Amino acid sequence: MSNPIFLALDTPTIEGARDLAAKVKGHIGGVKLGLEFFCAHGHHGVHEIAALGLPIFLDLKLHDIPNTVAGAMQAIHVLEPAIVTIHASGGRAMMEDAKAAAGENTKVVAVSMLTSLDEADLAATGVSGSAHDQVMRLADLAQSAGLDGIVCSGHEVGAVHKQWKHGTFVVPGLRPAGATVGDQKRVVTPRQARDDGASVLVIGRPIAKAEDPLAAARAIEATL
Ligand SMILES: O=c1ccn([C@@H]2O[C@H](COP(=O)(O)O)[C@@H](O)[C@H]2O)c(=O)[nH]1
Repeated sequence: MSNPIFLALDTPTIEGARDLAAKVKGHIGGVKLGLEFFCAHGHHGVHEIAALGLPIFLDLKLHDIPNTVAGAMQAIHVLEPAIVTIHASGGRAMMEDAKAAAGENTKVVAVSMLTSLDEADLAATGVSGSAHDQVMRLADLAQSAGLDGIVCSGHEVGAVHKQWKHGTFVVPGLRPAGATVGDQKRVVTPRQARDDGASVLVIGRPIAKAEDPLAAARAIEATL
């Protein structure tokens, strides 16, 4: 079994991202570059981190009209990311066009309901019903649009996995027992997410902000 941990490199500096990834390299399966890093360093930054030889997950959460998202996918094609995110709430046509524009070795996965949201947040955006129902609805849409998988919390991954047998199930919002939760609201432990069917475990601050990131990565890996 390959290591499912993708370390979120949420930092504005290339050196910071490279140093952290290099430090824990033997204990993660890949790295995730998100908006903070990509907005600061774009393609150049991705090339710098890719030189470490780890799979790259570009968490850009694209969400726009289909033509614009397809254009963005074409623009990042050359970076050959292993995984790219788009928002499922962008709709079926947007997801279909994004998938068609992606490289054949890139998995396109749809963000369902951000792990920083709870049901009160959902209601405030005009969506009634439970987080579970919202995630299942968007997972259905993403699957029928031909995407490779979904991003959801560990609270829903078991149910999504039952419905979508061979997808890629990306789970952020992970916290080892007793760790600071911060802005995340739908949280489980890495082990729980893994047991419920997650294929990619996204972990940022529990490793990045630890006093000893290498020890933190090792300890999380040991729980899996
Ligand atoms: O629903 C989502 C989608 C993406 N993320 C991203 O995952 C990491 C989590 O970082 P932590 O420090 O472990 O909380 C971060 O890069 C988010 O942009 C998410 O948290 N939830």
